[in-house]
Amino acid sequence: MIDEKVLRSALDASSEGVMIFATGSHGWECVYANPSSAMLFGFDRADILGPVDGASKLHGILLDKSLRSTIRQTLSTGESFRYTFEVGRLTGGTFWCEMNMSPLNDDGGNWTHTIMMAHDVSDTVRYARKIESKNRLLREQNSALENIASRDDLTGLYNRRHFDAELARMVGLHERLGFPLSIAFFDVDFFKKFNDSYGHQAGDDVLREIAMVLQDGFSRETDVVARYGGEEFVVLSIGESLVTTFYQHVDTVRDGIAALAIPHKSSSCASVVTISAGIYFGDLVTPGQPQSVIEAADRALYQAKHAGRNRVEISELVEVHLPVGPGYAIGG
Ligand SMILES: Nc1nc2c(ncn2[C@@H]2O[C@H](COP(=O)(O)OP(=O)(O)OP(=O)(O)O)[C@@H](O)[C@H]2O)c(=O)[nH]1
Repeated sequence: MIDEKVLRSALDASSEGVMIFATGSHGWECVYANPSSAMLFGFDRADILGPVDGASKLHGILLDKSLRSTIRQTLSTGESFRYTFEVGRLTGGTFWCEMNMSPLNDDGGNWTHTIMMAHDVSDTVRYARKIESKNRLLREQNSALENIASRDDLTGLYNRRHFDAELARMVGLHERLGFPLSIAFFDVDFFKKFNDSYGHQAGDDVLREIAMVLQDGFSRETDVVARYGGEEFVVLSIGESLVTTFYQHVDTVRDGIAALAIPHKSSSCASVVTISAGIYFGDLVTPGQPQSVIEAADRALYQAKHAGRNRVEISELVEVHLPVGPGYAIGG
């Protein structure tokens, strides 16, 4: 058996802040506080001993009312309670405290005392926060880099690489949810002649303006607009249920590009810059091959070019159920 004096000396010498409370139905009473706990919380040991009531200095520093009741509840079940919190030191300033409270029962199983151990973990908390803020910065930088890597330098639209990834994702959604895939392939008319007449720089400006019209025309969450390469653009969507509605959207964009009224003196189809488009709408043409819908839209685009340019053609593979009215150009 160790002598009580020896035990008390050990507690007094501990670098851990130790406090003991008598825990009765009348309330808590602080019956022991070691020097480390006094240093930690900034109190005088003599001031602390006694009831933990409104007049006690401990009352102010040890936790708010709701937490006190949680602690009481946990301890009354025989469990320990561990908590890390920022606490104001009585001598000024704050520190992060890791505290562990354990109930002590008598032979009859009555909860008679609570032992509290506490120490300063400010350095650990500060370090963890620093790491977290560094990680946050890294995550932000990564997502900015990802965004740059997915964009086309000239137009700011998604690039081909990102489009291919989006196509795979949309095909997955289409297969799961059953929405039809809508693809429109666009190609500027007589663009080589435009460059030859007005210069490559003017050609770049045209591509930028066209990109803006496309982006404005297809701005839903379910739309992906990309520069496929050179003077080719592509729109992919799963937001439409009718090919005729998708056609109207594409044709409005085509019209919007002509309405920019950018002079094109060497075009053989209009006096301004125009664009042709081919549409595919529905399931994958070849199951398991996302690229098959691109090829179908590309073939429809070829039809649009062949039929005179500045127009939109729907792939011959698409069944159009609504009556084909004026303005609907169906390939085949
Ligand atoms: N200014 C500019 N021109 C580009 C860019 N990418 C591709 N081009 C040009 O786009 C032109 C495309 O020419 P073609 O494929 O012959 O087609 P087109 O002259 O548009 O004729 P059609 O498509 O048959 O109407 C080429 O002259 C390319 O150099 C670009 O980033 N900037």
